[in-house]
Amino acid sequence: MEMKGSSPYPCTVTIRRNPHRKARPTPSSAAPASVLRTSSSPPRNISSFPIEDILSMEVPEKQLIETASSENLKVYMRIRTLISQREILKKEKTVAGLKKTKNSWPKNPKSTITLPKKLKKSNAVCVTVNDAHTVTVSPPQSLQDGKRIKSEVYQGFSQVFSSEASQREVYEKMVNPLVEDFLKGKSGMLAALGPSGSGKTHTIFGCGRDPGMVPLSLCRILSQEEGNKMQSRRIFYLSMFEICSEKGKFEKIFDLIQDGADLFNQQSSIKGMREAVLYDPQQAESLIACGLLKRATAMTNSNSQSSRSQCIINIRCEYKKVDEKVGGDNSNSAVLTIVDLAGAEREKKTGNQGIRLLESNFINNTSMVFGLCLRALLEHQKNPRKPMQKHFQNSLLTRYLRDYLEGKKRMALLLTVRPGEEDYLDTSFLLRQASPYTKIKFDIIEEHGVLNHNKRSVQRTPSLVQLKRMKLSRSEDCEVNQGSYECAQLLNKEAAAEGMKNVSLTDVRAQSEEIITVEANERNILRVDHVDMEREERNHQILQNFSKALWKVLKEYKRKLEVAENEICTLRNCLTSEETRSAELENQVRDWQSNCCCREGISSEIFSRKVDGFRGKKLLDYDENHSTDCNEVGESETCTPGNYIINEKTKFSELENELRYWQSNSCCRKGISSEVSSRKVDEFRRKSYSDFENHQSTDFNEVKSEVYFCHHLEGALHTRNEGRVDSTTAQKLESSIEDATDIEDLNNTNEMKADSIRWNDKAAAVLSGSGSCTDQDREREKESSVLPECTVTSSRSYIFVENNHCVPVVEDQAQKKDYKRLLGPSTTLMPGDVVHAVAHHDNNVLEVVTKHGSGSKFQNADKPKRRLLPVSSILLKDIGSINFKDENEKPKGVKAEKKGASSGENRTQGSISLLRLLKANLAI
Ligand SMILES: Nc1ncnc2c1ncn2[C@@H]1O[C@H](COP(=O)(O)OP(=O)(O)OP(=O)(O)O)[C@@H](O)[C@H]1O
Repeated sequence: MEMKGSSPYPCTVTIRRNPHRKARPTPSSAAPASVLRTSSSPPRNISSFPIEDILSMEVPEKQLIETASSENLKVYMRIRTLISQREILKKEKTVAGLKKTKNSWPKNPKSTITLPKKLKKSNAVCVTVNDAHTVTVSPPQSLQDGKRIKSEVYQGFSQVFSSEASQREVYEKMVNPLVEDFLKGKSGMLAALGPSGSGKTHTIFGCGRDPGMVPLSLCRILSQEEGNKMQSRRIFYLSMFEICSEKGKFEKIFDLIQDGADLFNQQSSIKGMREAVLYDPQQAESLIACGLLKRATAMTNSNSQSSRSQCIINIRCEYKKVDEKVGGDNSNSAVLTIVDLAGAEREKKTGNQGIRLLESNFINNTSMVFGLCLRALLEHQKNPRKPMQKHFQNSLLTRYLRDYLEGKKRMALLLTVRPGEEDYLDTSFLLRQASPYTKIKFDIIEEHGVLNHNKRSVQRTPSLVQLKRMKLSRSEDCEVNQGSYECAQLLNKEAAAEGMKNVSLTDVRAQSEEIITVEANERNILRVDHVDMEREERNHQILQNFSKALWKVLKEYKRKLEVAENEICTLRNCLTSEETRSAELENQVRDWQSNCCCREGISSEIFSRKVDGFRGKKLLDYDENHSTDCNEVGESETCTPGNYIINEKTKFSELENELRYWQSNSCCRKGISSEVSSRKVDEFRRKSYSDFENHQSTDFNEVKSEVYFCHHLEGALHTRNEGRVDSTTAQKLESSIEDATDIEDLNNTNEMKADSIRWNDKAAAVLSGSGSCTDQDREREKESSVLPECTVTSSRSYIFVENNHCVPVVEDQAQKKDYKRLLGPSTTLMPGDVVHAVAHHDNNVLEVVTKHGSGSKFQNADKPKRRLLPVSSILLKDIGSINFKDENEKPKGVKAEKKGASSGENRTQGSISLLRLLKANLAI
């Protein structure tokens, strides 16, 4: 059995546990050109994403505006005049005093007055305006030389106002946009911060002749309102309060409208705060003036009238505009907040002591917390993962302004600085701290000031609620009137100081009465509408948020769907290419098969080579197909194990035909009837097929080897017939015969047993070489018939022939019966000897052959071989079913396979069955 160049298990499917991994091409890069070409056009069976419908949906205008309204925090800078009017007056007085005392007699009238060194020095400035958005801060010469401090440039300001800038100019550029937004219903805040005496209060409130941002804003708001009185009903409220420290320990809130009544902070709202209704600019100005008079101030070295508290002014708008076309009400509300912070102070500079020093600590602390809140907001915006630190909890002011400091509402900052050299440290510190705030962005602006503010206003205006629920009492009337009276008195004082015309007390009283009356009427009108407005606004807000979320989800799904469509296109094209490839492979296999079928005239050797080639190619194809990841290829015919098995079956049937062909040749030569031969072959095929189907991996090598073996045996017989047998061939043949005989002996089928014996006899005759096999012998064989054998049981046995059977008879019986004696005691018979006779039809002469029970080769044929493997023995017990499984366990592993291949001694069941067939054919 030669197994050269072929695997011992040709039908074994080799499956790599870890197949070579090929980099799976990405859809975009590895897709063929056709894929790319077709990927743009979506497949017909997938409906296109209704992007047009979605995009055609109307998105609320307000939503778009809000999304686009991402803007930075506006930081303005104002440089106050080097020397204020008061300071000029003070200087003049000082100079005049010096004149009187020191230069009472001027020796030289042309000589200028020499000012003290302190006043001279203050003329030098440390802040230079580069352009509208940039300033340079230069340290004084003394600091430059000693500490090597260099000039710093600060940029990014929304606007830098030089010392020459007027209040009106500042208002137009800084506050007017906020006011306009406020009138449109958007809330906003302006906070002024800077060192003490830098002009915060001056900028925010101004003075009689030079009104500041608050009076100008009120003037703008209320004058604009007068023109639209007929069209809209809108009410403005003013509230003003201050936060100061109580002996440096506690923070307290004082209402500056309501005669400094104590207020209480709750969360981000203030309880008990009163709002005054605004009607015209004069009335508003008088209220502001009254509030300012109540504000806590004190004289320090930096400022003769330094603010000792944080002052907050709220202008709230609540209006209801009647839309006649629609027939419904549209309402809105907003708050404009202006904060005047107390200026940070240096202890050295202010020289504060005692209670002033405690106030100074509180002021500095509040300013620091305010700055920390803005810094936290900036850091949070830079790194959104980082949670925003809650510095706002550390002071009342920041708690109240929480929404602004968390970037939920718009605000603007005003930095005020003093330009003098001696103010370099304060200015530099402020700009270093505040210039980064220009990077703060307002991405999410809450434009719905109605709800939030209304909640707050309801909480913080209990007096307003009281007015809604109670009738106006005489006491309240008096209270308000009393407040108005005091306010008028104060205004009179201020007006006198500023040279303005006096405000008539009666006018103020009348105005106040009118205010209260109108206020009550307006509140009655708005009471019912306010609830509806809140509800509508809330519903609108919910729907808006829902539409936003829906829009985002749709966008996300659209993107995912596009990706999925691309992937589908790519996979589809890959599948097509793989199908083409599999078809090519199939054609190749068909071609090969067609070549292989033309093997009728090919010798068995060539045929065997082809079989090997086929098997090798199939294995190669199979391995190749499996290595290219069958999952990707899809249902490729050459790849599937089912097709492979079918092909193998086809091949097996071809081999079977070949065997039949060979057998028919052999049978014809031997004179065997084709009927018997075909029966044998059919039996073989049936058994082999059952074996094949059971295991799905029939060993083709066995079949091939059987073919080889048969050829070999046939050749040997030919040689024997021609009398050219050598000793080696004889030995090989003998061993083969022995093997075959072993199997036959174990088979209890009588027919097969008889065939075996006949074949053995023939083979024995060949091996003995006692006589040459001539034509006469063959003729004689044809005419003779072999009688069934018999076994000698006793040494005194006689052999008789009865009814064409050899019968061993004991001596006593032989005498009683008239048997035709063949052999008797004259011939030495031993128990266990087997005798069989051949009857010749021509002359009815019996030829007797005895096989001795021991010492002869034929004796071995009677005994079962002991060298059979136990597994084989178990199998052969069930030989009746003839399930030709190779019970010899196939060795595992490469080495074991090689070993199994090299040792051809392990005869398989296929070999046995073939041998049986050969034996039967040859014996007949
Ligand atoms: N731009 C300016 N033009 C003219 N005078 C100014 C200007 N800015 C400030 N002043 C004057 O400077 C003085 C101090 O100003 P102001 O009180 O406004 O400082 P401040 O920053 O509020 O100080 P504090 O924080 O201590 O209250 C005031 O007398 C004011 O009139």
